[in-house]
Amino acid sequence: MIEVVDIHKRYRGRSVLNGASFTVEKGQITCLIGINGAGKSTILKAIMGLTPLKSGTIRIDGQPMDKNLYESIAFIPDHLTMPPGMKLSEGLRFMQDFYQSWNANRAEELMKFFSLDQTERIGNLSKGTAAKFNLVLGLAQDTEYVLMDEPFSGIDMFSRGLIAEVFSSHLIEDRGVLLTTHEIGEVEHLIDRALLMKDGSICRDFQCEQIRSEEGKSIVDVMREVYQS
Ligand SMILES: Nc1ncnc2c1ncn2[C@@H]1O[C@H](COP(=O)(O)OP(=O)(O)OP(=O)(O)O)[C@@H](O)[C@H]1O
Repeated sequence: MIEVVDIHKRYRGRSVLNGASFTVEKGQITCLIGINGAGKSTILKAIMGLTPLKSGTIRIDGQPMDKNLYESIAFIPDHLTMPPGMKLSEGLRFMQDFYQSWNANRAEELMKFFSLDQTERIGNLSKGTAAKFNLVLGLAQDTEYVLMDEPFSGIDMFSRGLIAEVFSSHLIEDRGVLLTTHEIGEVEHLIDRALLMKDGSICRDFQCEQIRSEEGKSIVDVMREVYQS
């Protein structure tokens, strides 16, 4: 389980996270939702130890985050961070050399699934194709947890369908997934749990199926209550 407990973050004296607490469970897809600038990406970076916090605690399976845990948690940022001159094949080799958790068979499967050409250069990829390769780099790691920042951004509707397929396939399996997205409609049926952010903390935390069956509400209905009131 990823436990985020009472985290506070300030950027240049301005409070961005103000006591956010939640958990991410294995075997569930959890979606972190909030308006622009709510602090979603900051939370993902904080879990990865990429941005210092003012206070609060983050534990991965009971352990504080440190570099050894990079083998159990994959972070897929909202853009591809590899050098533009690199070929996709070189990017895959780089990942294989860098991560013990790299699963070359799964990488190959994902490259085929997304119809990616290994001989292309990263700098020549369209935005959507780059996003697919970014997903390959994250999902081909055999990790317990995957964090994804806006995996649907800039992707056409057919490719979104492909990515959504990945979410419900063996490529995700029993992992704990935490994602941020503004495209709730695309993933509503795939998400197990929703966390709604407001004023730097989590104001609603619910199992989507439960709120659907007990209150007849979709995630978007709850979002309207929270953000339009
Ligand atoms: N490095 C930084 N320096 C200063 N302020 C920052 C920095 N990174 C983020 N911020 C600010 O922190 C706030 C939260 O940013 P963050 O990117 O976490 O929001 P978000 O919820 O992911 O937004 P979006 O939905 O637009 O991607 C924003 O006001 C942003 O301007």
